[in-house]
Amino acid sequence: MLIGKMNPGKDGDEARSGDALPETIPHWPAPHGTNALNAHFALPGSKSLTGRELILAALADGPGTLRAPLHSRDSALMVEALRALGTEITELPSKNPFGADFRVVPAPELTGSTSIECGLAGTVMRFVPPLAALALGPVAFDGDPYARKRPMRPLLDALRALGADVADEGRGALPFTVHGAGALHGGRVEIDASLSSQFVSALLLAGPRFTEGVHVVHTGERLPSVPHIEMTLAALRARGVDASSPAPGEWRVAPGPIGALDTTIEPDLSNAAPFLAAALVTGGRVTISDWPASTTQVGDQLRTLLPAFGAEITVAADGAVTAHGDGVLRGVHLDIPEAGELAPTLIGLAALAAHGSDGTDGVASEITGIGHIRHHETDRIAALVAEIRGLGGDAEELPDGIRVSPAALHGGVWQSYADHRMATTGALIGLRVPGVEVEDIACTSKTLPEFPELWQRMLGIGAATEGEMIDAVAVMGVEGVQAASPLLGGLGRAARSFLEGL
Ligand SMILES: O=C(O)C1=C[C@@H](OP(=O)(O)O)[C@@H](O)[C@H](O)C1
Ligand SMILES: C=C(OP(=O)(O)O)C(=O)O
Repeated sequence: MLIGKMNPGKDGDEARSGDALPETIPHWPAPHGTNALNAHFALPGSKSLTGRELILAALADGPGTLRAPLHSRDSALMVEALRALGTEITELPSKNPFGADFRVVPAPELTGSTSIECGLAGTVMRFVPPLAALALGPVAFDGDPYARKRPMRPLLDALRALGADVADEGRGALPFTVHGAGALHGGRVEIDASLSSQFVSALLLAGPRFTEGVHVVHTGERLPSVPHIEMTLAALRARGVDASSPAPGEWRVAPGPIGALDTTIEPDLSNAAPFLAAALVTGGRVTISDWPASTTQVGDQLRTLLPAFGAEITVAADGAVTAHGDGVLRGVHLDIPEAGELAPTLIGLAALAAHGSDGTDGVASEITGIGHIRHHETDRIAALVAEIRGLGGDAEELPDGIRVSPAALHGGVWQSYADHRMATTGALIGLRVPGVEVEDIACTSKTLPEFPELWQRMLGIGAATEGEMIDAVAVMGVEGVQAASPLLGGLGRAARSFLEGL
């Protein structure tokens, strides 16, 4: 089941090693690739767009459809949260190989007297409480052990300032209860969003339904992940809402209806990061199809960030994006407050640049502007430093980033901290360094349950490609392919969904 506590993660700030959980699930031996890659495939829908469109569809003035949404633990938690508030969400058959479409019928009035499981999903724990304030009755929120450490206080205080009744016993974190009164006054509110842009997005997404709309003013010195706030504004405008940013660090959403929409979710470009990075690591090429021509996703910045490590990026006429590498990774100095979500992959590349390659000395890198990623699924700066050091590397924490100095890496266990991007970074490092074992690869289900299957497919191991499935179905029919699946090495999740979608 996707939405349960698949792995409670480490309930502590301390990173690494001797204090790992009792091991019940074998580690995942990261495939080691010595051949240059030549892979081409599609990725499932964006976590951030799926979450926003589900929220807006639940608040809309009529039923709507999300095509090609993400199906993962985070999106399942969002669906269940909105259902708990009275939204009707049904799955529609789809040609999308990664799963069903969603039909969303908004509740006439949001219902309270319920509880919401947030898992480790920042988007659920931040985006849903404003809706709970619009519901009638208490709504209790809780999540995974590490989720209780993720900051919530600025958002809960802002909701109180806008008229909501929130009980958190002074914790400023999960668990808390929003006592919904059926409406929220709204208006101007100041908030320090330096720990997470999601506080701002949360207020803006529900803002049209506040009596006075909302005018959010950021008071902190830094503001991370600005493209995610721009994504929120764009999603609101696409539904006819008057949403703007009159000045840097200030946003206004007018009260009014949120238009119903049939919308298609773009592929998750942040999840493209480890795959495109794999082209650089092996000295090959990896192509991701259906890359949107224009997008608000921060993952689009991979097209400019990966060249700093030595990649060449090409865009085909049909939009597919290819990363080409020569196997020699360059050191980087990057300041990327807007792209913290991409940092684990980029730091993985920096660790491999510091490791060097066949006769080439390693080179140093520094990645800064990402202090807020200490508040993601785990303290990612501490965790990355600990795991790189655990494999023999030389990494150190900076106040708002990480420095990696030349040192050769060796095999060993790479801990994931229940963090999908830690797990995929371990896989990336294992591609070049033999003997890396990733603890808890299953935590990639947070945003990409297909990760192990897609990674293996990229390397030419295991599950059938979509093209192979189409050929096999043409010759043998759906039932024939299902019957023969043991001979095909079993059907992976994507292949099974592909057959179900026929
Ligand atoms: O709004 C969103 O969908 C997100 C915003 C960002 O959060 P932070 O601002 O906390 O970095 C990003 O890192 C996260 O993965 C998704
Ligand atoms: C920070 C992330 O997730 P969340 O939405 O839980 O904040 C992430 O996916 O990198």
